[in-house]
Amino acid sequence: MPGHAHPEPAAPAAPPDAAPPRLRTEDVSVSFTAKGRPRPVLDGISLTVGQGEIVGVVGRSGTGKTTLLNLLGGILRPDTGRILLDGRPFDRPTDRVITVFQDYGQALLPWRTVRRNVALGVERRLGRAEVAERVARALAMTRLEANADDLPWQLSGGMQQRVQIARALVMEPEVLLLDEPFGALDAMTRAALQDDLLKLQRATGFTVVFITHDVDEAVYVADRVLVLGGAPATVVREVVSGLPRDRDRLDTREAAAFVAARRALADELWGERP
Ligand SMILES: Nc1ncnc2c1ncn2[C@@H]1O[C@H](COP(=O)(O)OP(=O)(O)OP(=O)(O)O)[C@@H](O)[C@H]1O
Repeated sequence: MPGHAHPEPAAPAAPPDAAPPRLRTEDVSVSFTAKGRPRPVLDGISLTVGQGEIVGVVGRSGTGKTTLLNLLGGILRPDTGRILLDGRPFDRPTDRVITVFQDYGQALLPWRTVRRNVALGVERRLGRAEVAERVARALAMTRLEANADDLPWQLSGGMQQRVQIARALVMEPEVLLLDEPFGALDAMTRAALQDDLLKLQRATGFTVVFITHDVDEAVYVADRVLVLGGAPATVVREVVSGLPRDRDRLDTREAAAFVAARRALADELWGERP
């Protein structure tokens, strides 16, 4: 039932020719060393992300959301367990899974134009014509054609974040991992970028995992929201929004499915514990 899908039920047996989930973590645990002692952060996390699915991750500050994203991106290796991409174990960065980090302002090279920032990931690997083509496509998808020759400081925060997303799109990834992608933006810019992301997903079919602190954003953008909680953290709850993909901002906020999913997440994050 939308909004009340409690921890992941056992997956139904897949037919033999079914495609594997795009991403899967199997019993993944991570510890960091703090003051000379191991400090477990993630504890036995098993989750799947389907092809073309949009999954949100919420949880209190410091629970391990970024750590989980780094695992999914092959940036961090788990201590135990494994990560699978299309059914194959992987534990190093790949062009198929691209992460957009939080500090977008600083991540752009200030001496490069928007076009050349976007080209960065492919310029040494592809021929000139293909680079130009890919960059043009990424700029069009992020509505940045008119700013192609601007320098980063000439752009607003929302535009800078769109450049970051264009930098990821130019790689033509199958999975986009976003760490609080719109956190630092004003409400209107944020709303516009949420809709951009939904549109982009429809256009490209890529799979998205994003972290947010904003419960409304989680429900509006995601098909399914995972709540990380506990220390060390596990997935303590999973909420399926049940919203249609082609969603409208105003109607959606009043939809029963939206309200129920938001309530379920708020209960989990801020409700009183017995
Ligand atoms: N490289 C590291 N070395 C040591 N400890 C780390 C490292 N990375 C993260 N941690 C610790 O692991 C815990 C989880 O960090 P993480 O950044 O994944 O949390 P988060 O949920 O993303 O937090 P926030 O919402 O504040 O961004 C924190 O206590 C953090 O201090």
